[in-house]
Amino acid sequence: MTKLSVNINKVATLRNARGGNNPDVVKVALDCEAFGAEGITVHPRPDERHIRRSDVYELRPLLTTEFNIEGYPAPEFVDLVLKVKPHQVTLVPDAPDQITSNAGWDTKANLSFLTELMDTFGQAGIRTSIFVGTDKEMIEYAAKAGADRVELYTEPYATMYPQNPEAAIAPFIEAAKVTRSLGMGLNAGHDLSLVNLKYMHTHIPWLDEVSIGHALISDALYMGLKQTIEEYKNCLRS
Ligand SMILES: CC(=O)[C@@H](O)[C@H](O)COP(=O)(O)O
Ligand SMILES: NCC(=O)COP(=O)(O)O
Repeated sequence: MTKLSVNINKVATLRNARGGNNPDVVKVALDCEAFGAEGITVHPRPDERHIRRSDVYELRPLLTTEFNIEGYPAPEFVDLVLKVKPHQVTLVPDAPDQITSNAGWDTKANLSFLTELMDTFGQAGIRTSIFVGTDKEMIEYAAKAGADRVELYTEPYATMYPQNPEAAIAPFIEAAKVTRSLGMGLNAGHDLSLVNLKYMHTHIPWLDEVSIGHALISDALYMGLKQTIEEYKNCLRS
């Protein structure tokens, strides 16, 4: 079964626009769970432009599904994750001022850095995932670093899908096979949507988890959160 983890960054973006607590990020997260989400993802950034460190602390004891924290492993991020102890940490190679994630790790060049982090989080009992592109060598070095899972960066798939779905999915199927052969779990995320999710799941049904934020929260403006989550989950049924 592929779990749907809802990324609630965009809910925090909306809240922060007015400085109050509307929409209430914690309530939305709990409602996502009540509507069937199997996990909640947050990606705190150093400027706290959406999810704040305080949100992460507040969410932890209240969530009943899987909590996934994504981000660049700067010392403050590592400290936050070790204090909060989510079920999963996903390391993303983002610069502090980056608008959004736009690439996976160079796991070969960062092998010792990542290996140390895998050890640190592993010893704390936190499952580890490394955000990577589809390059075979990058996935192999994620395994060498000791990652439990990789998260495939799916923006290139989402961009190419409308023109040529077969070409778009091909490198992801190969990457998913490599990941499986190395004994790692498999996550995917970035720009997944109701347009492209079902096709990906049909071709890679052994995906463990997808984390989806931007498109899902946008769809919820039209359909409401409950129906939107149901529709995303329908894409993940065999
Ligand atoms: C790693 C990844 O693809 C997502 O976490 C994405 O970067 C969301 O971050 P933003 O919501 O800040 O765009
Ligand atoms: N890991 C990807 C994620 O959490 C959400 O990315 P997006 O759906 O907001 O592009």
